[in-house]
Order: sequence, then structure tokens, then C-alpha cells
Amino acid sequence: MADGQLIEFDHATKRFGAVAAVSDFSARVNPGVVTGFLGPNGAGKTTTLRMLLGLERPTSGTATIGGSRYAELRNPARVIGAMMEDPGFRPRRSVERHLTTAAKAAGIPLSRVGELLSFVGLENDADTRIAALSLGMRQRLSAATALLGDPGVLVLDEPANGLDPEGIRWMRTLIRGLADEGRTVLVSSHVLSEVEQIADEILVIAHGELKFAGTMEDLADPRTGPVVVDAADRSALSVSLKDAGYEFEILRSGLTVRGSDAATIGGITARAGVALTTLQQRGPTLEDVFLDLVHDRYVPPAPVADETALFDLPVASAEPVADPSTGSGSGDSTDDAHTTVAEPVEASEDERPLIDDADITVPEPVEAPASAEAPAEERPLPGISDLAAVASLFANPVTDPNIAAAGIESAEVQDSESEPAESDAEDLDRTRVIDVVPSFDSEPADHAADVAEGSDDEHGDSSDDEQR
Ligand SMILES: Nc1ncnc2c1ncn2[C@@H]1O[C@H](COP(=O)(O)OP(=O)(O)OP(=O)(O)O)[C@@H](O)[C@H]1O
Repeated sequence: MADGQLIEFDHATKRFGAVAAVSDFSARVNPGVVTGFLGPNGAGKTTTLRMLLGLERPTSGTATIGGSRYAELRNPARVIGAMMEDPGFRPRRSVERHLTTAAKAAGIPLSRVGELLSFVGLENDADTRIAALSLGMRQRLSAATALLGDPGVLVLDEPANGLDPEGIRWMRTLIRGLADEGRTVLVSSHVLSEVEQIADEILVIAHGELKFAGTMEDLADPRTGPVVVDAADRSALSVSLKDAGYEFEILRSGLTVRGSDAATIGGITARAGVALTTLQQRGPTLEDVFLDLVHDRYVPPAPVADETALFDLPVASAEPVADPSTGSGSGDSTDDAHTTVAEPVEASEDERPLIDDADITVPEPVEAPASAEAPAEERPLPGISDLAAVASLFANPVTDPNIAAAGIESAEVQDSESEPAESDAEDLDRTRVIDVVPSFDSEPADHAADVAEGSDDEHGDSSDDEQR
């Protein structure tokens, strides 16, 4: 099986003219865990991934895989696979042909194509033109392309995009399985609930800068979630909060106040004479923490030396705000997650402003655990008729002697309808996903010769080229 390798960004910076897309970005992505890469639109996620994949040259700094820049990898398709947002598929090409072309160009045995078609559940769509695929099926095809070289490192840009619930579950299971096998899995997303469910470690980027790197447990302090407060007289409640300088969001469950605590809010409303019907201090969801990070009001959780500190609210009458056993908010993101209810409290002197001026601090990157825990819920991957075949998919690297014996030569003899190698190379230049497979320049000479030698004129899809 392919080994996961450490991804390292070392002061990686990318400017486009006056735009600093990524600034001084330093982070590590560990093998054997799923690392979520979060950031709002325009934060610099794609640019960061493109630097890693050799698609953008850093203005300064480096992005490396196992210590090597992408351009230095001898056979990149066997080291790193990527699912990018815009895979650059050629719509008139069939599913199988797309994979076959990419496999040949990367020197990967064509036997992998059939395995991967089954693995991603597209075995009945081998002859379907890409234009006819749903968005979810295209995502599966992207996943198959990324896995062609059985790489130890996977970079997935918004992999859940366009997937239905079953597809999302499939993708989640795939991602978890890849990490559990020891691979390095970096998943960019802005679907926070999705990341919350699959990521062991998190990188948050905003305005091109790293805002957080660490585990889910490092990220969220159960004492620092929003306060939900409500009253029969909502307008009086709103006025009291506004007068005290708080901003809030009006939701069905009540007014949500961030950057404060139940004791403080209870004190304010008590002084204003507002009778409350709800006063809840919630554990933070990833969304809460994410918004705080992006808006520079995140306060890292303080280390808890003494468990009683968890109950050390400023007002004696307040109930405990969290059950330490519930952890950090890395699980359920539903409304009631990590919610505890504080009794209405007396006024507190300890009123904090909404925006905290504390500097953002970035914890040291964490070390990968020796092995990730198996997910609580394991289901067979949809679309896989033969689980043994699935097991062998990941058990047999492309260097497996059996596959090697079948090798490029025999595969290409079978592939008598393949298109000329030059055309393959041209295809690769036009795509982003298969940009991560090696160019002929970086191929070992024998591979390049094999691919060129084994390529015959293709008639099955020639209309593609005419239509371009
Ligand atoms: N080729 C380019 N030329 C000029 N500016 C660019 C280029 N690529 C990205 N940018 C700018 O760099 C910044 C970061 O963009 P990037 O696409 O990396 O963000 P992102 O986090 O991936 O956003 P999204 O989630 O919307 O895809 C943005 O301001 C974007 O406009």
C-alpha cells in the first residue's frame, strides 16, 4: 500500500500582482489522519492547493510532499492524487476513455481502470460520455482519477460538491478509509458540518493567512459557544442587548449572542428588567469557531489544569456550563449539541465586549496519532460488487508484481483503440485533475517509450478532437 507522506507548507506565499492570495502560510498535514482545510470564499484555499500540486509557483516559500516539491517528484501520480473543483473533463469523452488516457500518460497499468470504475460505482457507465454524467458521478470520476496511481497523498477540493446524501456518505467513507490506511488526506471545504464529521485535524485560512492549525479538540472550548437568550418581550430584550453594545442574530430558538457568556447576558437583561424565557450557553459548533477565526475574534481555549475550573463561572448561582465528557464540539452540530442551560443569573461585573482584541494565536502543528480510530459507522462502499476487489485495490500498489507483470505492455496490447500518445499529452495539458499525473518529461524513459509505442490511432472518440 502507498505510504502517506508529510505535506509541508513553509512560509508559502503567492501574490497575483497586488493581490496577496496566500501570505506566509506555514503548516503541516500529517499522514494517517483527515485534515480539513477551511476558509471562506477567496481565502486562498485553492491557491494553496495549486502551489502544492505544482500548478502555481510560490512567490516565496515552499510547498512540499515528503520533502520534495511537486516538480521534483519522479512519478507524481503515484505520490499524490488530486480532486480539484474544476477537473477540466472533456465532455465528449467516455468515462473509461478518460481514465485510460490518464493511466497511460502516467505509466499506470490499464487494469487499474476497471478496478477503479468498480470502486467508484461507475462500472455501468464506462461508455457514458462525461457530458451525460451528473455532478455526483463526475465527482466519483474525479475520485477515480485521483486514485489511479494509488497515491499515498490525496488532496480533495470540495469533494462533497454535487453529491446526494448517499454520495456524501460514500465520499465520507472513502476519505476515512484512505486516512485509516495511513494516507495523507487534505480536504478543503466550506461545508462545516461535513468537515466536523470527518476531519481529525483542521487548518483554517482567511485572507490568505493561516488562522488555526490543530485538532478539533484544540479548536473549541465548550465554554465559549454562543449564548441563546429569549424573552416574551423580544423587543425589550433586543434593546437591552443593543444598549449594552452586543450584536446578535435572531433565530427561531432566540437571540444568539457571540463573544459573551450566559452569566453576563443574564446580568444585562436582569438590570434592564427583562423577564427571560431562555438563557442557554451553548458549546461552540465548528461554525461558531470558524466565524470567530475568520473575523479575528477567536480566543484559543485555555488549558484546563483543574477540572473544577470548568465550573468557575463569575456568578455563584450559575449552573455548570458544560459537561467535560462531551468533548469539544467536534461531533454533532445540531442545534442542541453541547447545550447546557444556565439558570437566570444576577448581574455580573464581568461584561466582555463582543469583539475580543486578543491576538490570534496558532498552536504548534500537532503530531499525527499512530493510527486513526475506526469510524463508529462503517458501511460498504456503494457500487462495489466485490469487496475483495476493493481490498485488493488498496492492498496492491501499482508496483505489485502481479500488476507489474500485467504491466504497461500487456495493457496496451489490449488497448488497441487507444489514441496517439501525443494526443494524450495534449489532453493532460488541458485538464486540471490529470495535471497531477506525470508529464512525459518527468516519466522514466521506459514508461514514456511504452506509452508512445503502445498508442494506436483511435477511432472511437475522434469526434472529440474534431469538436475541440
Ligand atoms: N490567477 C489569479 N489571478 C489573480 N487573482 C487570483 C488568481 N487566483 C486567485 N486569485 C485571488 O486570490 C485570492 C484567493 O483565491 P482562491 O481561489 O485561492 O481562494 P479560495 O479560498 O479557494 O476561494 P473559493 O472558496 O471561493 O474557491 C482571491 O482574492 C482571488 O481572487
